[in-house]
Amino acid sequence: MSHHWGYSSHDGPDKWADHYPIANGPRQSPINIIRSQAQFDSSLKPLKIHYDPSVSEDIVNNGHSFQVNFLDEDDSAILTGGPITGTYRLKQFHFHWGVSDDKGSEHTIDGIKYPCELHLVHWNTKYANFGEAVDKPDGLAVIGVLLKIGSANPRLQKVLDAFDAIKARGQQTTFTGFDPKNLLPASLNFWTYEGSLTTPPLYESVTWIVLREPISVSSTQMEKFRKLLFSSEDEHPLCMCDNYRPPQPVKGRKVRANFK
Ligand SMILES: O[B-]1(O)OCc2ccccc21
Ligand SMILES: [Zn+2]
Repeated sequence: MSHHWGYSSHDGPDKWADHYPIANGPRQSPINIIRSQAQFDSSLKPLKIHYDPSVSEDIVNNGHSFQVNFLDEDDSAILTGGPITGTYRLKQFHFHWGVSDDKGSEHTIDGIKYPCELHLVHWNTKYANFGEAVDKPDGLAVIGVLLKIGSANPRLQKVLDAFDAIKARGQQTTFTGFDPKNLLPASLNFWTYEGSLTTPPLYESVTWIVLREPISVSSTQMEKFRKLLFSSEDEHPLCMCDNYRPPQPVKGRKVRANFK
């Protein structure tokens, strides 16, 4: 049965290996990306992101983050190109963030932590569905987008406006017609490496595609993320923040870049 896990001292990242030994595996995520060590690979194709028409369905507080789920019954929202072969379908996106603006991202760049990180999760359509793909070495492709403090990002507003309806664990609400393409930065330059889920069960099934260009978020907008709760309505309220795993050992992996 799946064991309860979280981000506090008693059930957080340092304890995950107790029930998920792959936590100490050879291709764990996130990692610190050292820009000077990333290898330019001219064979990497441009990333092709087709999210039309948007088939977002609902937004859920799952007790670890909040996530926007997509209908993935057809190829309406797909990722191709970049480091991947074949077609990967968008399943959901979610975020990780800190209790303060000085931390919160999972990937770090030259040791720099960002206040927040967006994950757009896609599964390989060579498998029947997300559940079949999630534990295969080529099962998932996740686009990571870093958020940095700056002017308020109007494209996040629809997501922020839904927070009142999903404050506590287990709450969800309809969230249709949202086009996640609007959350992407202008440049699709990326780093890529082979890694894992950053949450239990930590399957080593993710081709990571971390975009070089961050998108903006204001401190005020970040304060809204921090009003969400890890806890359910009938429990003592626990602020949903610091829901990020720190960088893991690279263990000889190469990080490639599609830019010089
Ligand atoms: O661990 B993550 O947050 O990052 C990649 C991923 C994929 C699917 C679920 C959760 C995650
Ligand atoms: Zn994530």
